[in-house]
Amino acid sequence: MLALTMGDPAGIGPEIAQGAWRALRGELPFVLIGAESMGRPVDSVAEAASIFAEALPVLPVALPVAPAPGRPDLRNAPAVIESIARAVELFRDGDVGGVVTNPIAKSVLKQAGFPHPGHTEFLAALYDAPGREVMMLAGPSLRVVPVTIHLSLREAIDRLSTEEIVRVARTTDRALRRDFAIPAPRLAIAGLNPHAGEDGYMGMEEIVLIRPAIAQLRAEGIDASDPLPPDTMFTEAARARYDAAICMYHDQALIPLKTIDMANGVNVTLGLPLVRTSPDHGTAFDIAGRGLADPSSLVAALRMADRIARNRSIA
Ligand SMILES: NC(=O)C1=CN([C@@H]2O[C@H](COP(=O)(O)OP(=O)(O)OC[C@H]3O[C@@H](n4cnc5c(N)ncnc54)[C@H](O)[C@@H]3O)[C@@H](O)[C@H]2O)C=CC1
Ligand SMILES: NCC(=O)COP(=O)(O)O
Repeated sequence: MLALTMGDPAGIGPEIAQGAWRALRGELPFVLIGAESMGRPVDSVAEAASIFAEALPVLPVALPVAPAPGRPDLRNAPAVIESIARAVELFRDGDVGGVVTNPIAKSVLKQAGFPHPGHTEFLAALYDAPGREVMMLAGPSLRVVPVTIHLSLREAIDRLSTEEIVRVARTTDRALRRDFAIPAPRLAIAGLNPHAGEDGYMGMEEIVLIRPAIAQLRAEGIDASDPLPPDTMFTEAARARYDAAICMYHDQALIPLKTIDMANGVNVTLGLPLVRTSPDHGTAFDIAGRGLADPSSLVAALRMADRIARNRSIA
């Protein structure tokens, strides 16, 4: 059994939850933590399991304002956050094997006073482990991991460090072994600059920051590549040579992933005890409530959370 959060109730979360239930009703049970109107209300995870074949079970969270598709309301922000916190509580209590989150609108939560840039950082705070979180986006033909996450591009470059590259790559190596059952992971390390710096001619970060990190990783027995030119490391032939790409900033990682695998990409949080996945897309306010939302990425996220939970139980 998995817990699914509602995300922003004005986004596509509620309708893709129904779509995922239709796709998985005979296969993989989950319970939505959301408004009563989003499915059939239940009192417990056990009751959710017993009715899953008939309807999408919902553990209710009270929404102060009825959601209007495409029009997020700040007054619902506390309920959005409560849904995430309750899902984590269910995981901690052993009632569910993993948590899958529907998309939240970061700017809306920020306006409501939420201090975290996204789920990833919030979940680390709930585990009292800020700075241990790592974000992976995993699709059928590519896994990417940004070293810096929700920062402006300027700040991301300023904050890049050898220590962070080592921490993120080390966490990724461990997760590939334990969560993805890959016994000898191969990591591709992206350069930051055009042509991976061209021997310092087009930037020094590869020499000053990235190569020392690679030396440290190799000393630990981790299979890490030299800094790769970012413009050619995502071709089909290049992707066949690694299990995950360690990227230097958010868009360097997410642009190739979403271009190649948008419909089946999954966001996975590494580095925490929690099993957490999410669809790779956002709230899609522009199409919410119009019957256009594709639930495939959420279905992939639910399946991946289940697979990770099983891999951990036999590791
Ligand atoms: N895990 C999370 O909570 C995430 C939240 N977001 C949030 O989502 C909000 C909107 O972000 P955007 O950059 O506009 O990205 P988005 O992914 O919501 O939308 C980008 C485009 O893709 C389309 N799209 C997205 N998911 C779709 C689906 N399942 N089926 C059909 N079309 C789909 C949308 O209609 C839109 O045209 C932002 O507030 C952002 O913070 C974004 C990414 C992840
Ligand atoms: N672009 C990915 C993203 O925003 C997901 O963030 P999170 O809410 O999973 O931390």
